[in-house]
Amino acid sequence: MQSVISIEALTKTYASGHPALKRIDLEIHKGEIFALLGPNGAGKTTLISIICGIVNPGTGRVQVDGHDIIRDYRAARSKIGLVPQELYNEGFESVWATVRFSRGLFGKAPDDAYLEKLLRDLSLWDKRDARILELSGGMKRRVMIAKALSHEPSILFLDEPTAGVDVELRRDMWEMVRRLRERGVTIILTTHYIEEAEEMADRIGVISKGEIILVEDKAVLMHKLGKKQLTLQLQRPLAAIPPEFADYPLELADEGNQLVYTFDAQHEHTGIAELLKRLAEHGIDFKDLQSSQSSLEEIFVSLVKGSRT
Ligand SMILES: Nc1ncnc2c1ncn2[C@@H]1O[C@H](COP(=O)(O)OP(=O)(O)OP(=O)(O)O)[C@@H](O)[C@H]1O
Repeated sequence: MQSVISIEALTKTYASGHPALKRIDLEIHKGEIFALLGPNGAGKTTLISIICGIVNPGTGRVQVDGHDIIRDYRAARSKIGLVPQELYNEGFESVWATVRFSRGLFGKAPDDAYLEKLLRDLSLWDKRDARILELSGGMKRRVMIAKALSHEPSILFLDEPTAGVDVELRRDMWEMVRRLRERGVTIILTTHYIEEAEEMADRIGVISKGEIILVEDKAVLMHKLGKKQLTLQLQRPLAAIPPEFADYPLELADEGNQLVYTFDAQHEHTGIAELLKRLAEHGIDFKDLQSSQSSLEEIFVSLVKGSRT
């Protein structure tokens, strides 16, 4: 797998003495959607800001498409588009002028055909002459994306792209991110919405207290750490788990009306057939059953909790 961003032994301590990044080693693959998850203050924005050249690194090395972010700053930066967490735009300018100016900042020759396509893709073409301050919050966010893409970067950072946006815009943004990936753009997004990572990401990295505690293919992660649960709706409620079943990972829920069996989804032998047989032998009947897989959210919470202890 070809790396497009390579981070080696990166640290960052702010002037306040706070060690925001302790030691980060991370490779981002070309063309992937990588989701960086972590609780507030974990270091996500610091990491992105260093890669994008906004915050100085402490020690370590970062390369963007083979360019060192310090020695070869301009080349590294030109590969990157950044949609920051906070919205800031030049309010009095038109959408068109703002996006055109952004492209110029990177020393790129004007290409109105490219910018037109970009604005059309982001449903901004009709608003090209509007002043940014007249736009809705969702439209302003699209302008931020248009600016970030104005110089045709091959890597796009989205720092909490859908914080505070409505469901429709969130879906539109997911769609747009997928289209960009199809065109070969590498996308790194941070998000608090775990369903966003679950929906979008090829790989997931979890950062906690300035350290990457896990990097994994999303599917592998969910398979590896996901627990499955089988819930039986009982015919008659149970007051307690019968002693014969003490060895089983069983719990009662819904005032004894549900029996919940937790098993390892990865394991070949789930033990379900045997459990159901034994329940029947003991006269414990059920009227319905359903199985569920733990969500990325549950996996994430247990990982971050684990790293705290
Ligand atoms: N300029 C700064 N000076 C001092 N400390 C800072 C500065 N910027 C961030 N920090 C601290 O560094 C830590 C990491 O912050 P960072 O913004 O990178 O976290 P984050 O994971 O992006 O959080 P959030 O999800 O809340 O955006 C936090 O403890 C924060 O208070």
